[in-house]
Amino acid sequence: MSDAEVILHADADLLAAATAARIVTRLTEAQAARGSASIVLTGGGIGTAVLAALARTPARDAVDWRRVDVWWGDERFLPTGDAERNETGARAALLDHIDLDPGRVHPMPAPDGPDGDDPAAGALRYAAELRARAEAGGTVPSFDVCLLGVGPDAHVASLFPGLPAMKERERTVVAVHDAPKPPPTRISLTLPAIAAAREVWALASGESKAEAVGLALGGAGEVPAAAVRGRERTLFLVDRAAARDLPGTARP
Ligand SMILES: O=C(O)[C@H](O)[C@@H](O)[C@H](O)[C@H](O)COP(=O)(O)O
Repeated sequence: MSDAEVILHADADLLAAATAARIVTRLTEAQAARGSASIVLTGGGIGTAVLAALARTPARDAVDWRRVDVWWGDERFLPTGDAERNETGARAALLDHIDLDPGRVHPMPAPDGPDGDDPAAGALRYAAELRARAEAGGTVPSFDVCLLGVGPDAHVASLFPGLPAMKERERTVVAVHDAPKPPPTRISLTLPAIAAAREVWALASGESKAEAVGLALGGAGEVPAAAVRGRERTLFLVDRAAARDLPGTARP
């Protein structure tokens, strides 16, 4: 597992634009090396702002989007098309503006899907979809990049401090109930699934994330954002406001 590296940005807009450019580089390098690429999207403010920035940059067309697999790190368990679904936000910000192969876009199940209002069944279905596209013997694909927005309580995806999903070490996808961030019912990748990613990029912007980023990088807190690592690289892409509490050793 890779050590966390902090990359500081002056403000949220620059963080979003620079991360969008970093995604272009990452996906084009993956396609040059392996013929295709895979990315795990996150919801929330900075995660969606990154996608919007990516949609705006001409460099986006350097990526052959037909050869990109799009996954989600978590999803609010709401009906398809609900404005609060991470998928809905991602489609509006980016996915509807690029030429993706629909068969390679993998939204997490919704209560109006084949399993009905059963997030646990939806989690099993998504785990099976991941396994079907994993490398031989694996349970999830080796995602080229897994984006994770960091919450003010240092949650990532829908792995919240103190909730059972944070402790899951076997399953790759689980249902989440009673999430402190509405809506309460979600589906989420677990830490083992996130750890399959070649690179994990934790995104944090604003003062409200400073304590979480400090905990995640300060080595003290047993918080979800402290536990995420990529196989090859782990980046904390933050703006100055979110970096306020970084211990001296970690502050660039
Ligand atoms: O479903 C969600 O809400 C997200 O997947 C969640 O993990 C988000 O990334 C963080 O809560 C940060 O969100 P903000 O950037 O809006 O603070």
